[in-house]
Amino acid sequence: MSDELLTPDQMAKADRLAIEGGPFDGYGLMLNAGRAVAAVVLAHFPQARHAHILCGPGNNGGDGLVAARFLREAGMAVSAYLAPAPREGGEVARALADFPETVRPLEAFCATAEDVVVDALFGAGLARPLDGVFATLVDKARLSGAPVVAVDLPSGVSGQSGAVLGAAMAALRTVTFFRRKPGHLLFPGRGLCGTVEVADIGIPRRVLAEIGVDLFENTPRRWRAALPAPDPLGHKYSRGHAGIFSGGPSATGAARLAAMAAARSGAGAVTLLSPASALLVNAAHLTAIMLQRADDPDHVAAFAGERKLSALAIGPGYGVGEKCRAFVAMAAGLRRERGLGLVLDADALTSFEGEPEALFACLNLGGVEEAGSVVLTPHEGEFARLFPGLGAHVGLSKVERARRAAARAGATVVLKGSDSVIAAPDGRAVINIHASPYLATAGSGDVLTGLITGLLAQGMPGFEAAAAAVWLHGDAGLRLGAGLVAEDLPAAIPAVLAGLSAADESFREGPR
Ligand SMILES: NC(=O)C1=CN([C@@H]2O[C@H](COP(=O)(O)OP(=O)(O)OC[C@H]3O[C@@H](n4cnc5c(N)ncnc54)[C@H](O)[C@@H]3O)[C@@H](O)[C@H]2O)[C@@H](O)CC1
Ligand SMILES: [K+]
Repeated sequence: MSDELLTPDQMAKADRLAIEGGPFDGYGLMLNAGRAVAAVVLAHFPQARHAHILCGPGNNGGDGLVAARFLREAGMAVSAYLAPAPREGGEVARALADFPETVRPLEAFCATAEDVVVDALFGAGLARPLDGVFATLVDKARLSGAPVVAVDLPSGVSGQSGAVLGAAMAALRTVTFFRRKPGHLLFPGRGLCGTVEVADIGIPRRVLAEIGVDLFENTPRRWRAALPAPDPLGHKYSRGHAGIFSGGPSATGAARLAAMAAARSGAGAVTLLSPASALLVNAAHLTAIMLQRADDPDHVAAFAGERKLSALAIGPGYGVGEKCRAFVAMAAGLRRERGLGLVLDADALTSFEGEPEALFACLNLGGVEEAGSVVLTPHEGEFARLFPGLGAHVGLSKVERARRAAARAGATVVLKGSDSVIAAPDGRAVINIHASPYLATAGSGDVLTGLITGLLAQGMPGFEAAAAAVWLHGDAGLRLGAGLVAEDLPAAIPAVLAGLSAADESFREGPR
């Protein structure tokens, strides 16, 4: 499946460009779309007693009317229901004229669990919350127990953001056209789409260049070429040296999880930077990971120079407060002066609650051309603390919120969740769906921080490192499944990386 994602506005432009360039006019595209919907219904619900096609006032409804005609021709018992009369001379009116049976008012819809419902009420043109008869149809469809096939999007789901406007259909399958939309990947929309199929309706690929696609699903295609591979003549320090700050004696586990993940990502050396009070507890648990006392920012800066540290992470289990801010400022200085990569997570983000500008200022101070990449990895709570005005309830899509945050901070932002968004300050963004709900477990985020740090230490640029780490973390979660605990994730990374290499191999060999 292609990984480009188009907003409803970009999709409207794709339709327009396709129609201008031919060979299909608007009605031709609608015929192709309706035919694709009918094919999905016939393939997956051939035993349905009756197909009920709910058609809205726009082109989504037109697709539904075309699907109704093809299903009828294929021998299915069909009822089509239509919103008040479509615009005269338009494509929907043409689809209506070509439907050989009488259509019924939407209010007449009534289905049973043995039937199938085609939801063609609204797609890309959804402009306001569903209410009145449309909200009633959502309830009726759910109560009927019949499977729902959504045309383009489940009605009520915003293609732009995945948000539910008022109420929304819950589909078992969704047939969309040309390319998926952000609303198919972002929750809650993703949870209402069921299985998403993308139908080719004759829109040529070339329109993508003209649209200027800037949002993608997070797939290896986006970062595979930048993933580090060891130099056969290299040594451990030439493979990157990652430093992870540990919290105090009762909060050391998070940093050790991150350190092990950094090592598994391929960094040649990893050092845990520990307060004196936690040296013994850390020493008792470490083998391949090195340990260094770190109570004074100046000493850490000197150590970073002597041992050629190439990336630092601070936050997991570190503790919120003045000391954390001081070490962040020191790390930001090393980033500017020596080009170290920097990952700020958890307590390092919360420490700047109420004064985020202080953080952004120290990240953006002069000399940034030479500076290493910075990646911030907030979950929604940390994000809202660091970016007031961009929290989940502001009415912007998760992609837009992450993009604005990245631009504000001058750093790559990983806005974590079941639909993590990774955004770069220059506007590039990906949505990750390659993950498992079992990853929602204590310590999982610390492992992600470590993976990003390890990849940055090996010289991978910030956006690519963050996107790759989120995918690798997700792949580990998918492989481990039920029962996984955070400790299992670093150990699963060799198999994840081997899987990627195997996929490369089959790609080089081509189809057999
Ligand atoms: N040529 C094209 O543009 C193509 C479009 N296609 C289909 O067309 C759809 C987009 O068509 P449209 O732009 O006409 O949009 P829609 O069919 O999604 O809906 C737009 C209409 O619904 C009304 N509306 C929006 N929200 C409402 C609400 N909550 N309550 C009541 N009325 C509401 C609008 O005023 C407008 O009349 C796509 O989703 C796709 O299914 C396909 O036929 C392929 C070709
Ligand atoms: K729909």
